[in-house]
Amino acid sequence: MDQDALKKQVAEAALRFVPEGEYIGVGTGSTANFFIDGLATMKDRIKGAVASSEATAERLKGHGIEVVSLNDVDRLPVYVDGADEVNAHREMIKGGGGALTREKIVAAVADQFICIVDGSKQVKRLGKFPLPVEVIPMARSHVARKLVALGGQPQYRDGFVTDNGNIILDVHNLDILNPIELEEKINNIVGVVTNGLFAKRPANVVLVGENGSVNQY
Ligand SMILES: O=C(CO)[C@H](O)[C@H](O)COP(=O)(O)O
Repeated sequence: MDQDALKKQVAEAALRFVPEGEYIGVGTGSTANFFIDGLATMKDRIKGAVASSEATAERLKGHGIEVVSLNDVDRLPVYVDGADEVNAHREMIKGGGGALTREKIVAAVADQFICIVDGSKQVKRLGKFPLPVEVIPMARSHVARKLVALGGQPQYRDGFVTDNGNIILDVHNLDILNPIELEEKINNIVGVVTNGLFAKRPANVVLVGENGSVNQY
């Protein structure tokens, strides 16, 4: 199976977690897009969705699924999203698509985070994928210097503006021994909105699309 087929397979496996008569949180990216397409086949069973990006909101609406603000829901039982890397502790690097801040906010509200990935995203140690950091534009150089002091090599994602009007620094060569500690350290740099480590709030369930099967842990 090619990577897209694996993404579609795992996205469809996540449909069983969709709660009846509730709002559902929906992530961003190509795997999440397959999930949205599947969700469309059962849209009458949910109240609507909370989107983690403008792109996801557009795709949901295109399928006739009502999109509501996170501020308008009392509870969000489930959030389904992809990841760029995930380890055995269900900690992740996210934000390859640049939607990390809204993803982290929706994930923080959700009772359950269902992470959907193809097998290539599974890693022993996080950090081979450059860590995305969303930064207030005027703090770009300051934050970059602090990231260098932490041992990373930040690279400006040229021409990319987040849904929140900010920039992204992709940090290469980080040795991530303690994901929770590093997540906190980077978030404490003035000018950082958030970073793509999801360690303080890991996934509750990881579904992995392998050739012909979906594994869960
Ligand atoms: O964090 C994300 C977007 O900000 C995505 O979940 C992550 O980049 C994975 O994307 P894809 O499913 O396209 O491989």
